[in-house]
Amino acid sequence: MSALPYDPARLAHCAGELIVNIRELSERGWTPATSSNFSQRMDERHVAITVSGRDKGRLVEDDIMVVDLDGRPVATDKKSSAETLLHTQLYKRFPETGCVLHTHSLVQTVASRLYAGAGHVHLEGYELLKAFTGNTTHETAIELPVLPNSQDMSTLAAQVDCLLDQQTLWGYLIDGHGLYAWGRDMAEARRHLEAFEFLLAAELELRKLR
Ligand SMILES: CSC[C@@H](O)[C@@H](O)C(=O)COP(=O)(O)O
Ligand SMILES: [Zn+2]
Repeated sequence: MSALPYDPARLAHCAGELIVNIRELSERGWTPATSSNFSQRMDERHVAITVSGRDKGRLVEDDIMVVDLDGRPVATDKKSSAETLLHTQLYKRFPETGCVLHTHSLVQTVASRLYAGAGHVHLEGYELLKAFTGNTTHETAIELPVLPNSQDMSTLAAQVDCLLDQQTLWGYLIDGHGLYAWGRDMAEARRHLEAFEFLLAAELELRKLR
């Protein structure tokens, strides 16, 4: 019987899925300079999350740790992501959320700067809007929020909660920083992440032509 408050086999499973998928995202150049962080829900009370400061393209199982839903490390003295609260707030708020992905792609970072003033990126008329769960047509529009960057995660988390009180979200940008996207599992979270990346790139291209 394990002395741990969670199933180590479940941690190993989550770590394996996270590492494989993060490596793929890193190979696209979306996790430069140890940036980005990733997590998966393990059970009702625990989350597997990347250890802070690691090269996300070269993770090993030891680089995935456990936190509780308040973001506190569990049975470890490792330091979780600096942005842990931005992950755990989603798991606490949405019992169905199983995976949270945060990346720093060039497209996400440039778009966050360009649209910070507006406070959102307006995405309308794209077929790929159907990639966001619940959307069934291109004849719709979504507003991807852009939050001011901060090193105070409680401030950022409070702003995210305020946004979530007002609308359905599948992700948000942080100015000069990157993108958060989530879903019920890794596949859905990646679909949302990749859709935002593509749609932001499309908006940047169209902006050049205007
Ligand atoms: C190395 S700069 C990027 C960090 O400040 C942060 O934004 C980030 O995404 C990674 O932080 P981490 O603590 O490694 O999870
Ligand atoms: Zn970041």
